[in-house]
Amino acid sequence: MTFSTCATAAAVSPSSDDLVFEHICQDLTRQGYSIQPAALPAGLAQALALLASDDSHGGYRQAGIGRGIQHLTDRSVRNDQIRWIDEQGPLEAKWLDWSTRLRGYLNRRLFLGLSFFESHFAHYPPGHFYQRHVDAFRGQANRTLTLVTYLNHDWQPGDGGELVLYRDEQDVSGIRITPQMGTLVVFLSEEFPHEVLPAQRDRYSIAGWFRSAGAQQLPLSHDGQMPGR
Ligand SMILES: O=C(O)CCC(=O)C(=O)O
Ligand SMILES: [Fe+2]
Repeated sequence: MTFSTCATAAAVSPSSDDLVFEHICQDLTRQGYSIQPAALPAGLAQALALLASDDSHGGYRQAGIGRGIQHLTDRSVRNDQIRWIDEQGPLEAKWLDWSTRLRGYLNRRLFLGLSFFESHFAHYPPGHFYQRHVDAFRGQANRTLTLVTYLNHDWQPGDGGELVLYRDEQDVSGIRITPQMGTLVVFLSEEFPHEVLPAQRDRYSIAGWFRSAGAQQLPLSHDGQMPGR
């Protein structure tokens, strides 16, 4: 995908979110992905981290692959657990509001026509992983942009669980990203294969996807999961 333009930042004094959004915009234009350490507002990240690790309502489900009725649960590909985010709680609403502002910014700058956002918490217990995959398949006009944010304090080098982002199908070395609190990773969903290496401790994150106008918005699948996985 190529972008028509990335106009210069507005002359009015930008908020710190706008600075992050602008960096993402520039990185996407240049290379199709962006890695922004400590970029999610700290208060929001801390609060989301508490929410992610609270499973007192038992909302986490085994993640699957594929869409709708083709939805499969194959634990040899991924064995994380996920909980979809809706607007029911005030914190979820804040997260969705933040994603809406990012969407608006990217649409204004890059004319992506992003129209819809879906996201879930993910929990990788020790030993859990997600093998190399792409989030969207060419020509199916489903997911345009992937957004991942991490909710883990003090992630250490031996803790595993890195995201490895490959620049293209041929790349075998990739870029390793530590799932540290507040780090944001954004990339074009069709272009970048990636994987999550086995975590050595509980790893929490939010994975989300922006869809473009005209992309299919499927109903909830039979098992109550949002579509597209
Ligand atoms: O948690 C991550 O680092 C990436 C997760 C992922 O690739 C996915 O859920 O599709
Ligand atoms: Fe993915």
